[in-house]
Amino acid sequence: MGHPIIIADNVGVKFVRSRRRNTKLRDFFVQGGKRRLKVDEFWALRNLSFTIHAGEAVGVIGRNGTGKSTLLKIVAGVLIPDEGRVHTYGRVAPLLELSAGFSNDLTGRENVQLVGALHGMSREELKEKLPKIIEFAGDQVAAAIDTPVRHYSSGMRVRLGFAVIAQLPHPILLVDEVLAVGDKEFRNKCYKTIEKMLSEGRTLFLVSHSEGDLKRFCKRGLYINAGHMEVDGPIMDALDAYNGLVRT
Ligand SMILES: Nc1ncnc2c1ncn2[C@@H]1O[C@H](COP(=O)(O)OP(=O)(O)OP(=O)(O)O)[C@@H](O)[C@H]1O
Repeated sequence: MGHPIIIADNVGVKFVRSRRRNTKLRDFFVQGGKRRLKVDEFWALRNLSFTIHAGEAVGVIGRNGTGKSTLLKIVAGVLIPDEGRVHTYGRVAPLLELSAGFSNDLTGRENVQLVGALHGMSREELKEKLPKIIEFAGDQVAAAIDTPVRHYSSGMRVRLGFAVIAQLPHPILLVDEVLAVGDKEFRNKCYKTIEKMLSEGRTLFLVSHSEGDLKRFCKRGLYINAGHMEVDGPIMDALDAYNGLVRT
């Protein structure tokens, strides 16, 4: 087994959910039409501890809103936990929320340059890799490469995001529900790329609702339920726990 590459130590993340009260018409008039906000905090994740070793492919499973994306954001360093810590030993290539962190107002080309530079690519490297990135993303993206990404479909965003991330040499790859968005031909390209990355000894952290994708890549699974880790073990055990929950 490789060396520890991601260590989560008792991680907790608290969010504040601002919700408008169930306003009854009577209250509305009593309050003079003022909307009352009730602020409540909740733990999106709590008491999460695990160690991932270099070269492992780990699937994260759970129902909607259970904390999977939040966990990946913490590993990516875009969210700081309220409790505990996450240590990563190596750079992280994140593909979260259907993009590589694109800005809507920038064009596809500008985003590639920005994201590439943020992840340590030099100008020369970017110049050399840009045609490969555009080719990987496909014809539709190539035709819109100088259009702001706000006009891209979610599939186009994912294609370009994956194309950039695929060019990074980083040892840790975070993929959040991305494979589900692309079409079959693009998914196959992504599968090949992920397989190649794993064969190079890189580490994959994959959030997916697709059992097929999880079983294809991951030997290990983390099953998260309501912010708590219920299973950290073989992928089939994590999937069984998830399916058991869904069936009841
Ligand atoms: N910035 C935020 N502010 C407040 N609440 C948030 C924020 N981000 C996420 N949440 C809440 O935290 C919980 C966990 O969200 P998260 O996106 O991690 O779930 P998920 O398991 O990835 O869900 P899905 O399968 O739908 O993608 C949800 O209740 C969500 O509404």
